[in-house]
Amino acid sequence: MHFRARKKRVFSLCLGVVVVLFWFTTYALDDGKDISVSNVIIIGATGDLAKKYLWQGFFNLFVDLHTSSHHVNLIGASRVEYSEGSRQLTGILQDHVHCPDGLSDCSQLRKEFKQQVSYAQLKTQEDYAELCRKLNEQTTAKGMIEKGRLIYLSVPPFAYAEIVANINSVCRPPTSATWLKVVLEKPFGSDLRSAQTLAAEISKHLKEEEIYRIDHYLGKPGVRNILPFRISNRDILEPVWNHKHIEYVEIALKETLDVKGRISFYDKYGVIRDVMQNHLTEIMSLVAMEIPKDLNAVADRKLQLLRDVLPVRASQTVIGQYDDYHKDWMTELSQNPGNKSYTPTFGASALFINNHRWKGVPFVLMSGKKLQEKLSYVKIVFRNVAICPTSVSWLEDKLCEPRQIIFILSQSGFQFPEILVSENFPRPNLPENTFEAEAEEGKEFSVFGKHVSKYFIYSGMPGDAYTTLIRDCYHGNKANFVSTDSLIASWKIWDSVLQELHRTEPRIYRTDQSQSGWLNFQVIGHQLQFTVQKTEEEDAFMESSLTSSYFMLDVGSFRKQPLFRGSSETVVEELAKAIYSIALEAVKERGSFHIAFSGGTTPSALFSVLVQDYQEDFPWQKMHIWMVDERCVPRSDVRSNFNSLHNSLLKHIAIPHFNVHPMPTELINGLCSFDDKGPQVYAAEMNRLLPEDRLDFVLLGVGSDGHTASLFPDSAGVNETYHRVIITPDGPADGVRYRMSMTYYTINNARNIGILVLGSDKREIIKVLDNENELSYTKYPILGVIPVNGSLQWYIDELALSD
Ligand SMILES: O=C1O[C@H](COP(=O)(O)O)[C@@H](O)[C@H](O)[C@H]1O
Repeated sequence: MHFRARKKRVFSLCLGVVVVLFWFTTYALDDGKDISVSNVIIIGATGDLAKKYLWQGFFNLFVDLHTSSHHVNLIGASRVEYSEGSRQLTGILQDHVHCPDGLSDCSQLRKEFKQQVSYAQLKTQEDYAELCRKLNEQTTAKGMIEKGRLIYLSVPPFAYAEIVANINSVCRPPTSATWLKVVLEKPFGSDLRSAQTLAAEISKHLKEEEIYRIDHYLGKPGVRNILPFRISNRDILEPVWNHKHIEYVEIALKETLDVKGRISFYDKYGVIRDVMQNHLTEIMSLVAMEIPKDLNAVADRKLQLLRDVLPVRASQTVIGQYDDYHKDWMTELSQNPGNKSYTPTFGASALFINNHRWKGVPFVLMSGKKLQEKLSYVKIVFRNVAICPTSVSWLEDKLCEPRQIIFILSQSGFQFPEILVSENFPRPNLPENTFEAEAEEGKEFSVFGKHVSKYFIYSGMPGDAYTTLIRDCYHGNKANFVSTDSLIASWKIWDSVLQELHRTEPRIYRTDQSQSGWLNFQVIGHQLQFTVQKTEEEDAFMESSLTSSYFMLDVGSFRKQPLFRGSSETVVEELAKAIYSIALEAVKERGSFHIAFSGGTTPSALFSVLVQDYQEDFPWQKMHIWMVDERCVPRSDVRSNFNSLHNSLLKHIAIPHFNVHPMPTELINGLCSFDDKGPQVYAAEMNRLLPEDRLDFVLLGVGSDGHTASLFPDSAGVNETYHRVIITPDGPADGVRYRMSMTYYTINNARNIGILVLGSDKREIIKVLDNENELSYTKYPILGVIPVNGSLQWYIDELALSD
């Protein structure tokens, strides 16, 4: 009995254990497995942007996503230590997070949201490791599945490299089933070179699909109308969306605010870098891109469009600076009297797209601070369909009225509808109209010279750009972010004009009535000019600049060789002229013209002149293009010289495919594999094709360390006397191990050599080369360039020459 009782007790105990285990494994664990979590880390969580937009955006995302089976866990992080950081964060959540539109009471949700937010100090790699270890542990302990990890970097770009390196090494989710998305804020570089360097640095640590570069304009409701409008009105628009019907397109971002208080940042950028290269260029791509059948290909079409835009030049641009800027600049940057800033706060450029659809149509991009109104818009102005000689009043004949489509992108309040289409178009497909101003009795108002009743309109929906983009990022809608390729393509459009305009005097403007019309400009052919003449004061300045030879071409000598000096625009034009006449002569004498181009950004200014001013006349069909040097990277890599050459020159000209000679850096065994004998292959190709074994022209540059081609100071390449082409270890740290380069043997044998040096970055090296006679070519490889039986000319702009 006793035994039986014990047996029964043991049995019930076992049963109990089994039941508990069964319950635990069946319900508790399974329950856990059904719960997923998204982890969000905001770095720079107490800064201005986070305060104004990000926390609200993430609260809205939280409201969308947070359920009992999906948790959204948020960590606000910064370099500030824990107690101070979490105090600041609590304050921000308290004061800056409100109910999303459409929800009147969200107190419970706000409470839950605050409970899900914690603070972490992130300074060192250990801090990152610690935080991400905790995230992993929490997920495992709660039996949850981590769906994704979104890390938002609201910090200055100089901090990106270190942060993305930390994310990559210690903060990646533990399995590849969890996605990782890293959001970055602009500026993404300040010119082509810095953008490429930054992009290369980021790409070392993150895959392209993990990088989300934000352009907040792509989240604005007005901007997001453009593509859907084009798509849903394809039938009406497609026949007229081209150069035959569209006269010009205006894309503007006008602001009333000035930059007081942030001049230390703004002065390094100015309006072209701050707004035109990014927001306005992105918007232009939405207006002008081809619409793919498969909407997943939108990003590709956008990129294609950007690559078709011709580089902008100074002659296509006007710039201005608001009058008080100088005063604020002096104070905020503690400048000495007599100094001045050339940074433009207003800019307008006419851009041209080199494709069949848009041939010759100016896309006028403009932006300015401290203007009379805050308004951003796209205005597409159509050519008149007909001239109507028989109409008694032309105003009554709709065919004769001007037609335009306007997208309002951003405005103060709800002044205007978001889409306006002239009523003499067929009725477009627009969401139901709810524009209130129209309904208001007696409300008379015009938009761009026409009463609002003369348009088909769509009023638009309110929406906050950051909320929209945060949602897009979470859901992986990558087309609304800036890819590495399109970033670089966009900088390629703007790089030459930035160089050319460096230290160009902007027109000073006031924004009161007395100056109305002062910033008006006109497009004449491919150029842009202010319509109002300059004041006497400005004329005097121009005159003194001219006598100081800043804009004029001057001929002199540099290291005993001919020198052409002047503004960057002038020297580049002179170089283009020289190349053109040498090309004509070579074709006449030998039937072909062989030129070798160096890489880097400097030649892009030359390419834009060749494309725009010599397009019709240059003997492209007889031209052969060679490369002075190349990085051992795939051709699709932004660091590839061929990639730049292709985008800035080759694709814009009618050169036969077989006349282009990229360096053979990718053959059978990989990048610059010694077994492939790439240098010998290139040398043999030159040997076969070059008349008398000589290039007609070699274009070189000079690095700030004195290197030329890929012949670096004290490297073996400078002493190479036998081979025509070599593989050499890379000089500067741009993440590339090897390069391929022509040697002095090939370069010095050319008939003509031009050395192009632009920009103040080169001032130091030009000073050294100018003042020292006894320099060795091993230390300054540019000095090993001594033509054997040809000529050498220097083309140096005033920025590189002035002290
Ligand atoms: O990115 C920038 O955009 C703003 C204008 O944006 P908005 O949303 O206020 O229209 C501009 O003020 C700022 O300088 C620029 O960096």
